Amino acid sequence: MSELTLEPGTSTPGRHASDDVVLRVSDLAVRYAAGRGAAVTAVRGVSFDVRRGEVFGVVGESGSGKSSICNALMRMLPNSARVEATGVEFGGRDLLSLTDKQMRGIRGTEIALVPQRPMTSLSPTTPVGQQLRWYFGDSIDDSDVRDSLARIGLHSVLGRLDNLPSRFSGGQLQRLLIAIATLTNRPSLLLADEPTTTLDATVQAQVLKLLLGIRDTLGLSIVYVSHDLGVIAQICDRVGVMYGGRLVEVATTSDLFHRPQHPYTKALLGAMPARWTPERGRLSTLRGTAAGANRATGCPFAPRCALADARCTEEMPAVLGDRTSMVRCHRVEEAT
Ligand SMILES: Nc1ncnc2c1ncn2[C@@H]1O[C@H](COP(=O)(O)OP(=O)(O)OP(=O)(O)O)[C@@H](O)[C@H]1O
Repeated sequence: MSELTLEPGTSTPGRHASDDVVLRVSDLAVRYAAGRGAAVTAVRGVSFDVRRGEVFGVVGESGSGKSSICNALMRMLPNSARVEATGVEFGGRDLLSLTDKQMRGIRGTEIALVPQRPMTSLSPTTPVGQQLRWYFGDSIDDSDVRDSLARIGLHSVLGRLDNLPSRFSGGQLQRLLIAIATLTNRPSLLLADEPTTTLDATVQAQVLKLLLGIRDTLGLSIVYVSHDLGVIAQICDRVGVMYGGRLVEVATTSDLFHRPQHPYTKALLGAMPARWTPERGRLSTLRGTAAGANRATGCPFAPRCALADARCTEEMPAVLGDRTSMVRCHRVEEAT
């Protein structure tokens, strides 16, 4: 491992993406049984591929089903959840058909998860180094791993592994968790569910650079979940846009930003502060709310879409394109 030179910030997104498919998700659905609230179908009909070396983004507003997808892939959903799919293929196996024991052998080794809030993912009363050894074994003490961590600017953290988590910043812990999760086991897939949500902009940029540096060095694939299109633009090669539990558009990052097709994608882009200029006047906002978007009939976005007609509320649009690049919209010609 000593040949590793992680140089954050030097990657070119897409440079390593090949046609090899590492993860193929086909027709995924996640349903939560009624508990205190009503039953909810959080995800339905979701299909996408992730290629080797690719960062695939999943973007959408709160409640659109992003975390349910990640947790379904990791088989880490509560007992109230039911997952169905035509297939969730990873490394020649269907993840949904594996036994719990087989899945435990994949989690953390072949597929790693980056937590949303590093501080609350760790016990506050146990030194960080001890907790890392629980998860990753004694390999965190390998001199090669420590050399690599030092090279990516984590020397100061390495000298303090006997400290409690509260003595570190959220950014330091997040970078440490990402680096150790990827360097010790060399997973081929990393699931990152809003890993920079709790970090300020400069630390967020450091974490994104670290992820890209690791992707470039190890050639692993990343599924990156975020509600923030600005973050998605910085790190992803391709993006799937979720609305009401459905993927409504999949495109390369460049196409999504320059030639958005779905009215929801266009609305999201119009509401991005980073794209605002004084000439544009006020940032646009999306009318209405996403309440009730997870319904079974029609386009989930129809109640908020300025272009929607009767067909949109009655009939779910078919996929136009394929799983690598697609849109689901009856009015796509008017929208583009
Ligand atoms: N354990 C659960 N029991 C019941 N419903 C759930 C559960 N987890 C999620 N849901 C519901 O499933 C839908 C999708 O939630 P999910 O967390 O997957 O969305 P999300 O896009 O990741 O949102 P956020 O960005 O807020 O995390 C929501 O309506 C949510 O209330």
